[in-house]
Amino acid sequence: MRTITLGLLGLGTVGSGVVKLLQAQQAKLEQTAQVHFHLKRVAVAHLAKHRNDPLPSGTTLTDNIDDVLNDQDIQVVIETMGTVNLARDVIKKAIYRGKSVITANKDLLATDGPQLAELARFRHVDFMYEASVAGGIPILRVLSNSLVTDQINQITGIINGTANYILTAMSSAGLSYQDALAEAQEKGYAEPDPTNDVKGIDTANKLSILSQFSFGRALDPHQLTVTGIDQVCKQQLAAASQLGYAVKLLAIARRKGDCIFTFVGPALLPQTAQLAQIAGVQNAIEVNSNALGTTVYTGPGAGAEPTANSILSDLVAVADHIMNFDCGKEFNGYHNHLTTNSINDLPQAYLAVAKQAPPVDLAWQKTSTNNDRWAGITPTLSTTEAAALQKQCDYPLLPIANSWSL
Ligand SMILES: NC(=O)C1=CN([C@@H]2O[C@H](COP(=O)(O)OP(=O)(O)OC[C@H]3O[C@@H](n4cnc5c(N)ncnc54)[C@H](OP(=O)(O)O)[C@@H]3O)[C@@H](O)[C@H]2O)C=CC1
Ligand SMILES: N[C@@H](CC=O)C(=O)O
Repeated sequence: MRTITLGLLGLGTVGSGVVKLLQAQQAKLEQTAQVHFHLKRVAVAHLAKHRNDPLPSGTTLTDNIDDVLNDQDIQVVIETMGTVNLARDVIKKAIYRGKSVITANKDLLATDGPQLAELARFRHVDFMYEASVAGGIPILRVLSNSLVTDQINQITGIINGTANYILTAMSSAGLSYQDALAEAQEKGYAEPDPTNDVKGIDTANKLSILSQFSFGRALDPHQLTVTGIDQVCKQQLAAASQLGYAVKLLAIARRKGDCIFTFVGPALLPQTAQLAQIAGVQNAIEVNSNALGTTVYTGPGAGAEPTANSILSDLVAVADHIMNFDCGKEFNGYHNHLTTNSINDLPQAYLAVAKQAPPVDLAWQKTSTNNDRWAGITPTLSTTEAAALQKQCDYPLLPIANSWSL
C-alpha cells in the first residue's frame, strides 16, 4: 500500500483531535483511501508544554514550522494553529513547495480564501477546509457536491458553537454570560481569544465561506453589518421566551436576483422553529433551495473530535486526488458576480424591552411584563421608526428573523 506523509501544524484542541482520530480510525481510513498515512512531524509553539496524549511512534514534535515545510517527504500539511498572518505565510509556502493543505482556519479563509484557492489551483495541489464552517457538519461538501444542480435561495445558520452554548446556558440553565463563556472555553469550543465568537465575527467569517459555496460569491466580512451576543442580557432572553420566541445568533444570506442580502446577529425565532431547538454547541444550517425545498443539517459545531472528523474527511479526498494525479481542482469552483446588501436596512419587526410602556400609537403584536420591565414585539418598523423606538428602550432592539420582506 502506498504511503502519504503528513505534517501537522498545531496540537491544541483541533490538532490533538486529528492525531487521536487518525490513530483510532487508522484501519478504516486506510481501507477506504487505500493509502497508509504517516504523520511524520507536528509543529507546536511550546515544545515543553505538557501534552495529555503521546504522539504515535515515528512522529516527531518540533517548535520550528520550517521542519515541516522543508521536509520533502511531507505531501499534505494540516494547519490547526489558527492566526491569520502566520498561517497565511505558512500555507503559501506549503503550496509553493507542492504540498496540499487542509485547514480549519475560517479567519484566514474569510480574508484570503479565494487567493489561496487560486494559488493552489495554479500549483496543482489541493486546498480544503471542510472543518472551517460548523465544525463537524459536512456542510461544504453537501453544498458543493450534493446540491450542485440545485438553486439555493437562502441559507440560515447557527454557526458558532460558543455563542449558541452561551445563549442556551443563559436561557435554560440561568448561567451568567461570564460563567457560560468560561464553560465554553473550558470545553475547547471558544477561540483562544473569544472576541470573534461573541461579537459575531466568527459567524460572519463562516457566512462568507457558506456564501461562496451557496451562491458562488464570498462575502467581504468587513463589509457586513455584524452584531454579537455580548450585549444580549437575561431580561431579553426571558422576555423573548415569555412571548414564545428563542434568541439565536443567526447568519443569513439570501439571494434575490443579482444581490445577496445578509444578516449576522442575535435575532428571535418562534420557539416552534427547527433552528430554535438547536442547543448548546450544536450548529445548524437551513438551506432553502428550488429542488429540495427546505433541508436542515445539524451537528456539533466545535470541539476536538467533530472538527478533526471534518479535517480527516478532507484528507481522504486529498489522498484520492494524490493517488489519481488529480490535485489542484478548487474545493468549490462555482463563481458568480453578485452584489451584496444588508437585511438590517429593511423594514422589520423587533423585540423591544423598556422600563416604560412604549408609545400607544404602535400596533403592538404581543406584550408582556418581566419583573419591572415591559416587553413587546413591534409591528414592522422602518429603520427611522426603529431608531426612534430604540431611544426609549434600555436594551438594543432585537429583530424578529424573517419579518423583513424581500
Ligand atoms: N476549537 C474548535 O472547536 C475549532 C477550531 N477551529 C479552528 O482551528 C484552529 C485551531 O483551533 P484550536 O485547536 O481551538 O486552537 P488551540 O489554541 O487549542 O491550538 C493552537 C495550536 O497551535 C499551536 N501554535 C500556535 N502558534 C504556533 C506557532 N507559531 N508555531 C507552531 N504552532 C503554533 C499551539 O501550540 P502550543 O500547544 O505549543 O501552544 C497549539 O497547539 C483555529 O483556526 C480555529 O479557528 C475550527 C473549528 C472548530
Ligand atoms: N469557536 C468556534 C469553533 C468552531 O469553529 C465556535 O465556537 O463555533
